[in-house]
Amino acid sequence: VRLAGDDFAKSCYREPLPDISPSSANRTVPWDIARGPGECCSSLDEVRAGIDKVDADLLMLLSQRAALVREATRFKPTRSNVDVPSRDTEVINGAVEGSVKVNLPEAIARAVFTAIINSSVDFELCIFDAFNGGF
Ligand SMILES: C=C(O[C@@H]1C=C(C(=O)O)C=C[C@H]1O)C(=O)O
Repeated sequence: VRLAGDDFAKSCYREPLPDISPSSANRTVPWDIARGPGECCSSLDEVRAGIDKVDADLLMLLSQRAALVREATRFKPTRSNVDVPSRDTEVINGAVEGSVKVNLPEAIARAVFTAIINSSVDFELCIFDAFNGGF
């Protein structure tokens, strides 16, 4: 998935980032807009430990979301009611709009929520078929 179109330097945070040294030695983080509450780190190992913790939290949240998606199946009369494109668009657009407030690159919000919706619809179809014989 190409997240940022043709000009990565300009599009990741909707504005150009400052230049940084081509060497990784003594490279600081010069762009305040890229800083967030998760920023910590004085080594790549420390960065990765932070990523692993966030990933564990994401897994838990995705599990809670999947359980709710599974419940939605109970309120769908037929298989053709499972996917609701207008709601899919609302969820994805809501995530893209919300990404600005939390300083998440919009392209990540769009790509991740599109994948969440697509996999959730497949999961819901699977649940529907398992319990209803797929009529
Ligand atoms: C959960 C629902 O079912 C589907 C899954 C959605 C989701 O994962 O958010 C949204 C719409 C539907 O395509 C729903 O109808 O709300």
